[in-house]
Amino acid sequence: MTPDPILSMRQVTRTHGSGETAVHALAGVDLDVSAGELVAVMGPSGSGKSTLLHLAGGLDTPTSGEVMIEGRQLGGMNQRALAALRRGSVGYVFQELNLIPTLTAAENVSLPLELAGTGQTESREAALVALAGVGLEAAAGRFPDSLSGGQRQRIAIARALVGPRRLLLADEPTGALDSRTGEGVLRVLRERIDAGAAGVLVTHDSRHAAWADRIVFVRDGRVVDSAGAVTA
Ligand SMILES: Nc1ncnc2c1ncn2[C@@H]1O[C@H](COP(=O)(O)OP(=O)(O)OP(=O)(O)O)[C@@H](O)[C@H]1O
Repeated sequence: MTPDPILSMRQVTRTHGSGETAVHALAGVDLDVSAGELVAVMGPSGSGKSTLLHLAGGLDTPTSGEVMIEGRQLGGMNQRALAALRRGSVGYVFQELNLIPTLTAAENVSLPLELAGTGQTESREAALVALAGVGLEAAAGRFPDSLSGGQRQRIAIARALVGPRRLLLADEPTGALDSRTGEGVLRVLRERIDAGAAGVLVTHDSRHAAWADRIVFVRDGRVVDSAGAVTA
């Protein structure tokens, strides 16, 4: 029996503009991702990969179709309920890091948990565990500006993975990292998924896609092919 998907997208479209100038960024995508499963999304520039990820995480609203996270349909939710669901269930690793410069590494990582109502001590402990997971425990008390680009990237990853979130969405998460550190980040992501989360990883790099259980190929806003991961 297939387990219930953590992420479910049904005939999802996203159109920008209207009439002759309309851009169909996504044109009827179906995608299910279950607990324990990492799906890599590959495709040419402009094919709709980032759009797919934003819609999957409730950061953008589909023009038509349905997105469900842990069985809850995003379409009917008000902004407040949607924000609460995002904070509790979804971890994002995007190219824009959005670290808060006036907070230390540990405070940046614990913030989503505190916003979701977890106590300060518990949040702080979880943040230290997440930082250790990306090899940055020693930088817990440092501010983002005093760290390298690669270290900041790892803090952003720790923040995305902290706590019990079940859906992890990553857009080229190893962009600023050397290949060894990048591999470490993918390993942390993989471990969280093996422990019961579901993940979607947008990547141009087939070596990274090899960490996935399944690869879907997107072209012109459509899923054109799907394959089991090949070994790098
Ligand atoms: N706000 C917007 N207004 C108009 N068109 C948009 C908007 N956002 C995205 N698009 C268009 O939608 C299409 C898909 O964009 P998207 O960013 O999802 O592609 P991508 O596959 O992630 O590209 P890349 O690999 O370069 O990051 C592109 O044609 C893009 O120009």
